[in-house]
This record gives sequence, structure tokens and C-alpha cells, in this order.
Amino acid sequence: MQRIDYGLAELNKETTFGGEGGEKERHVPRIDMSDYEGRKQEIADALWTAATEIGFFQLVNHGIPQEQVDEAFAMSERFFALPSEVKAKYPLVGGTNAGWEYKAQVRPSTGTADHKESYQITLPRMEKLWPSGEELSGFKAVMLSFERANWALGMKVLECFRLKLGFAPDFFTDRHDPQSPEYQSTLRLLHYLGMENAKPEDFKMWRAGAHTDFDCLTLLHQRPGQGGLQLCPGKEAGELEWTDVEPAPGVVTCNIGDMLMRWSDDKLLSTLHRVRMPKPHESQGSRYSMAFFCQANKDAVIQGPEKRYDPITAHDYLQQRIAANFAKH
Ligand SMILES: O=C(O)CCC(=O)C(=O)O
Ligand SMILES: [Fe+2]
Repeated sequence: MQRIDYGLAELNKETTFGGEGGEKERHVPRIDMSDYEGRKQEIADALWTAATEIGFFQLVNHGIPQEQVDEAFAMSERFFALPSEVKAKYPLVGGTNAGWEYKAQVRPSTGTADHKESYQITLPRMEKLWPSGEELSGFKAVMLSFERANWALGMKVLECFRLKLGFAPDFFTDRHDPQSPEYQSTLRLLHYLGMENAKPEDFKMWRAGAHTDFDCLTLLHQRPGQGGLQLCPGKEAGELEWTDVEPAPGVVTCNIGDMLMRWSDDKLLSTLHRVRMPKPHESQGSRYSMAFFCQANKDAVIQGPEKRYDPITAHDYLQQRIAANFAKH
């Protein structure tokens, strides 16, 4: 693969992680979010340990009702089952993180398109991007309420990191204010294509190539029986060893993204991950997941307490990352 020189250091690193690598078991911490107000300090300590050691953790008792998660998954499946001509009426517009794309995301790590389609919801940019009620009744209402539930959970987690980093109360919540036109957090529905009729060479591809996320914090909903997510901590050179993150009922899998890594002067780790193809004994069917990306509002200025990096706005930061992933748009 030809190497392109990307502007950000994070991106130049990402071009070196596309290979198969090995596998290794690792412990992904579970964090109990119950009695959040009463246990905030304890939760913050547990989140901090997880985020500084492995960059991934799974929230339990997180407050998003299972029925709401199931309802959103059901709607997502119905959306992707719409005819392509309908979905194509709501296309991803370059640089916006809003709308539908089909096999359009080329990861700098692999140089090939992810084997998936996705539909992204970024609230201020959704004009003309919602399917009509006739096409998919109830979709918008279900997704708006699911978006908000994820936002609220994301802000609880970020508030704990805020506490540990020593920023003022509500620092991150203010910078992810959904009332602002600068809001750019994103709910992404994902459909990884079924492999039932795939050719052997298709299995050499990735459902999602190795990458780190651009955002502050990702909340990921997976379905039991639809695994494939793998993480690899550290960004050292050499053979990488990957760990399966198994979906479990009732958990929300979280990872730190590059924006928060910068904002914490590299203390909180944005960990490499990918979605591999199913193994022969695993389900070959479609895989659905839903990710909520807490991305600071465009006008937020990212700089850590120790000022390790020059300040950059969240807008400029994200644009560089999107440009590197959707070159064709
Ligand atoms: O679908 C998954 O399990 C992971 C998705 C992901 O890593 C992403 O969209 O950034
Ligand atoms: Fe990701």
C-alpha cells in the first residue's frame, strides 16, 4: 500500500497498523455506574484506572433501558433493509458525519474500504437526511431519544474524567452542549455485511480496519452473538496482539478517542481497535452495532492542563481526521 503523509501525528501512526497480527486474552474492566451521584468519586477512580491502562471498559447498570437499546437495534435493521435507492436519498455529505454511506470508509491502516454500510446522525446537520415517515415510521423519534440517552451517559463518564483532570465542573458537558449549533457528537448505526455467500478472498478484508477513534469517548452497543471487535493497547511497532471484546447483554462498551487523549496530555489512552471477519464456527450473518461518538463542539479548544500540545479547535481536529477516511467524497 502506498503511504500518504497525513498532517496529524495520530494519522501517520495509523498507516502502520493494517496487518493481521496475533491474538491474546486481556481483561477489559467492567464498571458499575449504579448510584452515580453517591459513588461518583469511586466510579471516577475506576474509570481513570481503566482509561489509563487499557483505554477500553464496559459499563454496567448504566441506566439506558435494555428495551430502548433493542428498539434502536430493531429500527437500525429496518433502516438498512430499505432499498438502496431509498437510502441513497440520504447520502453522507463530505465532512459532515451525517447520512448514509456504503463501503465508502477507507481506513488509513488498510487502504481498503470497510465491509459495511453506516448511517450517521449529527443533530444540527440532519435537514433532508431523515427517511420519511412513509419509508420508515417512527425512525426519527426512536433515534432522537436514543441519541439523547447516549449523550447523557457519555456526559456522566466525561464528568468523571473532568474531575480527575482538574477542570471546572461541567467542563466537558458544556463543550458537548447539544443546544449549540456547534454540536457535533454523532450517533452511528452500523451494518457489517453478511458473509454467507462471500468468496474466500473477501475474508482477507476487514469489517472495520484498525483505527483509533477521533472523538473524546465512544459508547458502543453490540449484540450478543455478533462479535468481532478486537482491541490492541499500545502503539508500539512490531507484531500487534489483538484481544476480542465479546458482546455481553446489558453492557455498553466504551473506549477513549484521540480527542480526549490530547485533552488529557496523553494520560487517557485512545486504543487501537478493529472489527474482524467472522471465523468459520461463528455466525456468518450480518452484524449490527451502534456507536455514539462524544465529539466536542466545533468551537471547543482542545488543550490539556499541562499544555503538552498546541491548542486546536475540535472543528479543525475532526476535519483532518474525516478527510483522511473519506478521500473520495
Ligand atoms: O462496530 C463495532 O463494533 C466497532 C465500530 C467502530 O469501531 C467505529 O465505528 O469506530
Ligand atoms: Fe472505532
